[in-house]
Amino acid sequence: MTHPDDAQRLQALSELQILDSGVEAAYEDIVALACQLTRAPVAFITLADRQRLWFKACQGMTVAEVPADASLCHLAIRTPRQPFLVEDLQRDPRVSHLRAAPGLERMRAYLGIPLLDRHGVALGTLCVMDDRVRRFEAAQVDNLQRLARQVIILLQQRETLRQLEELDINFSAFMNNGPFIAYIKDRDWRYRYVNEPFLQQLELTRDEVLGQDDFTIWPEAAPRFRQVDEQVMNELKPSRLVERMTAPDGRRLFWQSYKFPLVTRQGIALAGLSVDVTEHIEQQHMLEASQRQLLDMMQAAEQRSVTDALTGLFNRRAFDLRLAEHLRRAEDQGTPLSMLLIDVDHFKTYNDAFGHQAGDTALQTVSQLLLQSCRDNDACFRYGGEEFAILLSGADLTAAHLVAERCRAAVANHAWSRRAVTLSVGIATYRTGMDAYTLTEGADRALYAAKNAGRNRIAAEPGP
Ligand SMILES: Nc1nc2c(ncn2[C@@H]2O[C@H](COP(=O)(O)OP(=O)(O)OP(=O)(O)O)[C@@H](O)[C@H]2O)c(=O)[nH]1
Repeated sequence: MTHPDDAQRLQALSELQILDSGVEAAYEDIVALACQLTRAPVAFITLADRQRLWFKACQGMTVAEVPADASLCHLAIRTPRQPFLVEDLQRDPRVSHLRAAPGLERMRAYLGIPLLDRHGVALGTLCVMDDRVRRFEAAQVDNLQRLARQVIILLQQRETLRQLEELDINFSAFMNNGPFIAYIKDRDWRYRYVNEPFLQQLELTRDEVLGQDDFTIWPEAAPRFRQVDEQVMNELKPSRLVERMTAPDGRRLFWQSYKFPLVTRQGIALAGLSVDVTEHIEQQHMLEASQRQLLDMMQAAEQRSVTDALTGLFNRRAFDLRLAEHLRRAEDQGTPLSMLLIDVDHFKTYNDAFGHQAGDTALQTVSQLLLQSCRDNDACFRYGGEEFAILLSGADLTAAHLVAERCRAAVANHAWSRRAVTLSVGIATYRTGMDAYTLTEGADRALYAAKNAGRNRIAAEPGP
């Protein structure tokens, strides 16, 4: 018949892993003492398994196990808080239903002390038996109870040891199979613990690492590691950082590390966990590089979209944008603004005489001369084929005249190798209410006037 305690007892026995375990001197000593203290010829430490009584230690005779329905101990553990005492096994009605235990048929008296675990569950007994009918004195019962407490302590130690072993197995499995390296360093920065991935990463054995410091293990990265380690130990605060190092095969590695002070029996140590984030960092670097490339390309495209390919000056699109900007400023802030429209004189004949390519070169030279004749914040544009424009922010008519004259003279006085080149320049100066069209039209009219007046000269709109 099952009892409510059976499941707990069987579970506890299974966790202890004691059934069918080998002979252990400590248990043997206890049964030997039990015989002496009770003057009984036979003593056992028994454990009550489901179908059998198993004997952990025997004195006086050796029995491996007996069936549960022949087991006095299975009865004894039903009253776990008190000794189970039978003076005459053949006459006691409490045991008359039991089968004779094989090997123990001659036994006539029994004294069993239930062995309780820390939850109060009886697992078995420390018992003595005698082959004659007898009483047990109170002192003998007392002594057997004291010995039983020693058995219980041994069982508890066994349980603690099992738990520690299990913890150790779990800890090792966790530390050695995770995707991280882990280590503990002492106050002299020497490695006291490292996990398997750490060793695999370094291609070193545990003996080669333990007791060494970073200057032996990672000479290249050691100064950087040491700096962070010292900070953690001085401030006793954790640190999270990305560390860089070189693998034994020369690969550059990045580790996301978490370092923290750890209280150990030997004092405060430094513990660290690191995860390999090389792939992630490399992807990030690649992403940043392509973002920079993209930005450069966009800036270059933006630059191209406002630059004239032949002369390198701003193009007509840029002229329209900049003019709108300057006009806004002139209108909002009253800043003076002048525009020069410049046309190369008789350029058709230059092309006709020397060819289109020579004409291109001449246009490039004109561009450089115009640029040299302006200040940095004056903007020079190729307005059309052989036409140029200059926007002079802050320049009134007089100032614009000076610039126009510098441009004209620079080109006229240049040492042209094939033929002299001259410019005609039209100036228009902003007056309140003018828009881009009227200002440009004014400059164009002035340019036309300069052409009509004989070229290589300057005219302004409105005229004098
Ligand atoms: N080589 C070269 N020639 C160009 C370029 N753009 C325009 N031209 C030439 O510039 C000449 C302009 O001629 P026209 O508009 O008749 O005027 P012009 O001969 O300069 O005479 P005026 O302007 O009246 O002094 C044409 O022959 C165009 O082919 C260019 O990019 N390269």
